[in-house]
Amino acid sequence: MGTVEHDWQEEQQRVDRMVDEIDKQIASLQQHVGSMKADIAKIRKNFWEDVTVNFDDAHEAAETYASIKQQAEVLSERERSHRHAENQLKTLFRLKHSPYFGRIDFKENGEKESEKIYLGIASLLDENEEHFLIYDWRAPVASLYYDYPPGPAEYETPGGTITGTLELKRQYMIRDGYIRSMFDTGVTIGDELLKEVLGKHSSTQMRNIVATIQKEQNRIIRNERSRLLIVQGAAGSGKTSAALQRVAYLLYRYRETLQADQIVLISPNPMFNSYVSTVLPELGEENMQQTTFYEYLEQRLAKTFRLETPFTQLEYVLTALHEPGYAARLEGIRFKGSTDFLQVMDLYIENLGREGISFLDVQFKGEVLISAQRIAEQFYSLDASLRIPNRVELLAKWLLAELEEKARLERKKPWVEDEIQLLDQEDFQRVYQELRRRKRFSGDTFNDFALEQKLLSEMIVNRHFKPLRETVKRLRFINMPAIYRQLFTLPNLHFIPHIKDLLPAEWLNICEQTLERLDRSELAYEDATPYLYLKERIEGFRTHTSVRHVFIDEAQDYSPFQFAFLKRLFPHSKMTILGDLNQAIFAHAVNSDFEQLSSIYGDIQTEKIVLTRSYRSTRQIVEFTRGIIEGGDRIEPFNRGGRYPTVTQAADTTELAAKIKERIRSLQSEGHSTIAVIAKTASECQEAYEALQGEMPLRLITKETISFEPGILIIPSYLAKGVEFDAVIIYNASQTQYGRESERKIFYTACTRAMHELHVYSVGEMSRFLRGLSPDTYIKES
Ligand SMILES: Nc1ncnc2c1ncn2[C@@H]1O[C@H](COP(=O)(O)OP(=O)(O)OP(=O)(O)O)[C@@H](O)[C@H]1O
Repeated sequence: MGTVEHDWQEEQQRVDRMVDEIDKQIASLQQHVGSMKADIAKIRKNFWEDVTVNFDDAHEAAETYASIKQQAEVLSERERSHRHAENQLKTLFRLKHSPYFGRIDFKENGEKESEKIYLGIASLLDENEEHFLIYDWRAPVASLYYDYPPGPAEYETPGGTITGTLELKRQYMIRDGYIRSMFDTGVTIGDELLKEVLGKHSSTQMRNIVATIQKEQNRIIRNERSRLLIVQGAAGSGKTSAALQRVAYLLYRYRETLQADQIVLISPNPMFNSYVSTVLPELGEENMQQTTFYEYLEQRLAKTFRLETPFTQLEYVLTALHEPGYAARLEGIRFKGSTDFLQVMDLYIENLGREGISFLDVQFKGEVLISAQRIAEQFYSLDASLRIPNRVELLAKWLLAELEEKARLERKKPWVEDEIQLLDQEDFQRVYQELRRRKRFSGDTFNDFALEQKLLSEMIVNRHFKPLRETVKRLRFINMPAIYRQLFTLPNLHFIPHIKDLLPAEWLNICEQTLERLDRSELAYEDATPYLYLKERIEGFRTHTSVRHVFIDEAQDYSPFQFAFLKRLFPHSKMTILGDLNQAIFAHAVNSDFEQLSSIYGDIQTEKIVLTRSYRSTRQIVEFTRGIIEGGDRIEPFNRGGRYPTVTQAADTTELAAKIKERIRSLQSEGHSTIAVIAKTASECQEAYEALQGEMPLRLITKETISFEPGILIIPSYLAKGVEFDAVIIYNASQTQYGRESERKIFYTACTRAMHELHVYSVGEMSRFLRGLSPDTYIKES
């Protein structure tokens, strides 16, 4: 046993002292927060009494403005301090519950005595603010805890490397101020604390892992050198966890300069967003921005098209095998995600600089004011050495001037006269005021009337022209769908050298399918990124320059084209890309390895970390699931024991439902709170939902679901990505459902969602992926 009972009492006494100290600090901070609150209320109440308001002349007005501004600044400064203090309070309450999770005794070379360093989710200073009673897990010295067993050790500080000896490494589990368990590592075999943490039931929210971060994960969390950090990690190896702790680390390390909203996490689906959303607040940090790539595309394109979701695309890929045109669509999905297509588009865009940009007529009252042809002539008369977006900007200016001219001519038309008659009193009043303001009354009734008419017609035409000006400012005179469409109507794209080498065999069919969809104002998911890329290259890229770090989780689901796009979108950002090639479920996915991603920033700025240890599932489950994929023997299970997975064959769907229901009942009686029945597609989920309904409450998860609760969930394989459940039941792992090579990874992804139990069922013949497994990795049940 590596526990240290004799030290236990002493350690508990220290915890007690900490709790007392924290209590003291809480009391004093609460008092401070209270008085700050009162202060703020007072400032708000007396706001207008404390500013001098006088608008008599320009000077006084400026004084008034300055005085209001000053008062507002005082108020917002107090509010900021108040928020800060409230956050500190929350952290103190968390510390009180569990002041620390680790201790290291470190003797720095050259020092006589070793220092005891206690690590928690935040720092705690003593009353005089001189000594650290607890160090934040992100402090430089804390690295020792994660990186070394007892013995020689070193850590980096901004001032250089500190070397010494780690004399003790102790782990604690403290809850409600009491030490529940305590281990010295280096003495114990295996990581007891980690076993304890991983043995718990799943919750519908991800947990922070700061107490048990592993060395390899620490390399990801504290990585500061690389522009691009690529993490290839087995299912359950802690990629997402490491990513979130990394966000917390960066926010701490760069707290003077980095805000949470300068970090973006791009996640696989909206449900995943809510799954991870509590980790950072638990660590006392604000959440980063979270989005899905689809959400971004939708926000940019949904006004122009009905946009296909990635999940609808995937459903098609998985179910439409026998539909006509399937092979071409699949080839299209792959090609449109490739760098070859990016190259085709770049050459196409280059050519657009010389010819081929389509414009729309600027129309007014059913008549063409400025024809598309004139606009095109004007565009192509501009200096061809200018980039397209710069020329577009000049073109828009020209169009606005043209519109001004057209508006002048329009004022004299009879319809304007007619509309003047219909104006209401308010409009006349406004014109009258305007005349007064301009002091233009001449006293000559005839002239005054003429002037008034002029202003009124100006007003009317202006109103009617406003939407036209808006159209121009928003560059809606560019016929973007037609420009994209054209790419699929140029049979040989003659201006592209070696085009034959780039285009796939199915190109003509791909063209036909693409055009057919575009003509219905629909955009397939595989077309969305290329379309947006084209739009950006013509109108000017809308980049997010303030973002400093982008995290892309489940990165294997993005195409090389999408990566190139993301790089442009966040030009000043470092990227952390986390994925598992064995879980690549999309037809366009990066297929061979992440190596080609290095080309995004070049080898020198890229670092790759491989995680092979899997923490989520029991040893038995990992030994089973790793047999499903090629090279799975490289995945090491964390040594946490459990039951063997089971494989059960049913004669028909009625028997299948009966067996699964029975299994669910027994899992529930064993206390598993989140049980997922995973089916391949949404339609199979619907079938499972209907078959299993009756005795137990079921939750059907669809792509619209934004969060999930504990219970029995029926979920399609692709929506289960990234999340985990106590027990997983694979609804129907038959040869028909999972028989094709392309279904191997989706099957693996589904099985690896299980933490404690995995039960696989099939109607009729089992999938060949199961037949290939070693029989001693599961129990066959009847
Ligand atoms: N160092 C650790 N300490 C405690 N728990 C850990 C650690 N690393 C990972 N885990 C746990 O393992 C599980 C899997 O982690 P996570 O979801 O981050 O893995 P992943 O690599 O993103 O998985 P996947 O690719 O399958 O989605 C989670 O429950 C997480 O809390």
